[in-house]
Amino acid sequence: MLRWITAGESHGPALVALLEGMVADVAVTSDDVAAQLARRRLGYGRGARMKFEADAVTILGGVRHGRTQGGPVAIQIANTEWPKWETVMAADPVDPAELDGVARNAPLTRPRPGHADYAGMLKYGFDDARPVLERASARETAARVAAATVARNFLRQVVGVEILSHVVTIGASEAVDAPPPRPEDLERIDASPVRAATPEAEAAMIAEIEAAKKDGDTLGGVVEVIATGLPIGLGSHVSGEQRLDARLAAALMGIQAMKGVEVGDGFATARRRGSLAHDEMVPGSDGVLRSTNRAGGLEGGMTNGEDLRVRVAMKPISTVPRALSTVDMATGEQAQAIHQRSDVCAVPAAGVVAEAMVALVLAQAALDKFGGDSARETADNVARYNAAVADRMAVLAAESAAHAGR
Ligand SMILES: Cc1cc2nc3c(=O)[nH]c(=O)nc-3n(C[C@H](O)[C@H](O)[C@H](O)COP(=O)(O)O)c2cc1C
Ligand SMILES: C=C(O[C@@H]1CC(C(=O)O)=C[C@@H](OP(=O)(O)O)[C@H]1O)C(=O)O
Repeated sequence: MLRWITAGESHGPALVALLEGMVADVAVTSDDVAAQLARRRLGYGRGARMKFEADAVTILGGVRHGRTQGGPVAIQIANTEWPKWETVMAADPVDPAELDGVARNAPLTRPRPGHADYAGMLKYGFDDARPVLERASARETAARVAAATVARNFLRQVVGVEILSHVVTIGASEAVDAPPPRPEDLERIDASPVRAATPEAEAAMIAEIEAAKKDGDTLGGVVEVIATGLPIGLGSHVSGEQRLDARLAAALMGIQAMKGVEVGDGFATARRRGSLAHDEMVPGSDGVLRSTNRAGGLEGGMTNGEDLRVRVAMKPISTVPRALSTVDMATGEQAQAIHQRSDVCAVPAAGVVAEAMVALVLAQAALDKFGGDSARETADNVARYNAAVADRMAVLAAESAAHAGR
């Protein structure tokens, strides 16, 4: 079973990601990881930290000479700001005199609405929100993206799957009205400052961000992740926990600030009649064909051979520059929430994080189905299965042609 975990705080010395259960001989390098992290760092509306945060990557284990070895892969992303945080975030006890008089070290007692601060302080018994916000911060998504680089490479090299994303809306901008982008469009999408699929959508999103920034406000939005080249039958209908839609939704909702997941046409489907909601099947030269993909490539919790399409809704950034009202947990008085620096909008980055979570879940589902200890063994298993499906499709196509000829 492919498993992953991250450790580390936003302003600690480093984040670490661990990925266990990856087969041997998948090609991956520190540069591959750095390239994915660079995609996550970009985006119109991101705050000051992303301009200087360098995402210094070190692969600590599991990879040798650019190939996975079958053991857990450990990746470290150092915090390039660490010298500034060395005392306040020190792992070992520090002399209280060292903390005195430095603003950064003062306890944070004014929980920020929309953040984990308030519930976390009460649940864990902290008088200071620091330990909560350090771990709740979406800085942690850098570690997920790092681990997912290995999953992406596995999917591409062994299963033939490509993953991409684009931003559908930011704030109240009109949703992109164009066919879903393809893997060959990803370079162009990444070149857009808001990772939009069309120039019209890009202009509308930038205008939204500019207006929010001017008003001292923040924005959320919607991203769409697409995966192509999926074999039929990843996931399973046999239990709720094996349903791929359930696994994808859990992984995507596990990203900081995500408030909704939609598979295929999702909520629009709920408003349609059945005759216009599903993807009818017709016989074709390769077996069964579909003229629509409203289901987003998933039926009965399994991939059905069409492209996977999932959308995620992100709430506006919680640290609003025009500071929100809160209660000081030290005095009980009404106060203004703490605000130092923050993103105005991180939806473009969230798309890259959503790709990462989809990659991890798809790699896990592919390994569940195909097994193997080496890339070669898994690839052979994939090829054998795909050949069996193709044979069955060929028989179906021949039957269909024979019927048509009768
Ligand atoms: C890529 C990314 C960047 C984010 N940047 C910020 C930020 O700069 N400031 C902020 O207040 N929240 C930011 N957030 C959102 C917070 O982490 C999030 O609102 C917080 O964890 C609470 O969300 P929750 O209720 O879903 O847990 C970001 C989220 C993501 C995915
Ligand atoms: C550091 C990242 O995002 C951070 C996520 C974040 C939050 O509260 O979630 C708050 C900000 O951090 P800071 O308070 O240090 O400025 C963002 O910069 C990152 O994405 O790498």
